[in-house]
Amino acid sequence: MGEHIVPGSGGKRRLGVMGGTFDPIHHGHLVAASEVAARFCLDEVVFVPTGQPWQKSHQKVSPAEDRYLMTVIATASNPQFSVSRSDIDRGGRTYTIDTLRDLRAEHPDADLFFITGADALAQILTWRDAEELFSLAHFIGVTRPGHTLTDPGLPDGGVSLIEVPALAISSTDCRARVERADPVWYLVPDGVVRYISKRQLYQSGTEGARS
Ligand SMILES: Nc1ncnc2c1ncn2[C@@H]1O[C@H](COP(=O)(O)OP(=O)(O)OP(=O)(O)O)[C@@H](O)[C@H]1O
Ligand SMILES: O=C(O)c1ccc[n+]([C@@H]2O[C@H](COP(=O)([O-])O)[C@@H](O)[C@H]2O)c1
Repeated sequence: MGEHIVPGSGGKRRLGVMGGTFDPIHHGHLVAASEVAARFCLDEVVFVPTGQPWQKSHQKVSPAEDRYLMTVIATASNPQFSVSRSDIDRGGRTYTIDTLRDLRAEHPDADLFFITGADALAQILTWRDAEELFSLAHFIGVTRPGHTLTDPGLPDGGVSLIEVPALAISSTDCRARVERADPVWYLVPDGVVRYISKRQLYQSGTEGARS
């Protein structure tokens, strides 16, 4: 872990893909994307908020438009970051295989690098069409406090594991803090704190907004 591995063909555009439910987006997501962008010489990182995250169907998830707008607010100041509506606009359950096919069609000349935290990487073999995912993108697993980063048995050369600055932040904890009226300042970007307040997300008694 921690080597400067830079896979991909010379001269091609290098596009990072950071998929997530982002309910809400927090500094753990942003630091992971920034660190991978620097280490893998990425030209851009596209954040892709999920439409319907099927492996979170047991929990309530905020409306896609709120999660999309928070992601736009959080990434707006970084010229290397952008946000895709691909998973939201496709409709139905979100599968990364579809995300990567859409991004490939949109950026036929780019090499794709899909960024996942240690917890998500551990589940990757349960994802739809898992064996095909690795032909569409190189996977980059990043460290996350409380989780062990290991290769869950992916094809040779399909994944790189890297250490990123440790931020013990989760969306679950941010939601619980808002519900308890505890602060989320400095866990999420300032604009996201204000958006949560404006839309009264995560507050007790407003759970009807989540489906
Ligand atoms: N603090 C963090 N450090 C590194 N990676 C992270 C961190 N938080 C989330 N990630 C990664 O970002 C991606 C999107 O995560 P997601 O939007 O589900 O956030 P989350 O904090 O895990 O949310 P929740 O607590 O609701 O499950 C996943 O690959 C996840 O592993
Ligand atoms: O493709 C799948 O079957 C699949 C199953 C679970 C999660 N994912 C993707 O993993 C990323 C992180 O998801 P989540 O649920 O932890 O926010 C996001 O891009 C999801 O679309 C993908």
